[in-house]
Amino acid sequence: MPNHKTVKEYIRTIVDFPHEGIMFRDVTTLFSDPRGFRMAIDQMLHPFAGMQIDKVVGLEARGFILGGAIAHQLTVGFVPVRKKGKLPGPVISEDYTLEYGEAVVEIHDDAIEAGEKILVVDDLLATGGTAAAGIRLIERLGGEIVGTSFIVDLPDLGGREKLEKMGIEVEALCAFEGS
Ligand SMILES: O=P(O)(O)OC[C@H]1O[C@H](OP(=O)(O)OP(=O)(O)O)[C@H](O)[C@@H]1O
Ligand SMILES: Nc1ncnc2[nH]cnc12
Repeated sequence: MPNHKTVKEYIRTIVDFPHEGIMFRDVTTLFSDPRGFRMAIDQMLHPFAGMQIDKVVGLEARGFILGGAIAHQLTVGFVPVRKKGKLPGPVISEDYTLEYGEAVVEIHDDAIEAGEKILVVDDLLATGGTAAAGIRLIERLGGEIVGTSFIVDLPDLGGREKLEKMGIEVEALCAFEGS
């Protein structure tokens, strides 16, 4: 019997991780299935078919898994946006707000050339703070954002509105209401 599971059906929910009250949307169950992983990569790329993309930027950590596969599929370079202190070369940094407190992300200052067309990928869009900080880094280097591509959108947390207000295209394969 053929398997007709959707991308959303491959995603596992872990209740109360990492804190009580959080419904953690775990994409490792999607990544570990060959059909699910291939379907996710193909669907993430679909809205951008035919568009010029010079580099893919992945947001730490699960965005690296997706971004590597997408860059390979497009035969373009991959650039990581990492949490503070992880990249070895000269970096530029951006602060962003988490649900509780602050964090910092960084990019190598020579990773993107002015005018390059950039696709930003991550597994999940919540408040949009991480993606917005990544976008600011790319734009400071002169990169032009083609769009953003996520597997999961948590619409109650407002990330899509935040990015769209910045003029950024947001694509997501599925949504979980009630965050
Ligand atoms: O839209 P936001 O509110 O910024 O949240 C989304 C981010 O949160 C998760 O990563 P997390 O910060 O847990 O880091 P990790 O992937 O390194 O575990 C997720 O993978 C996104 O990167
Ligand atoms: N509910 C959630 N599941 C997985 N990653 C997240 N990042 C922020 N909120 C999340």
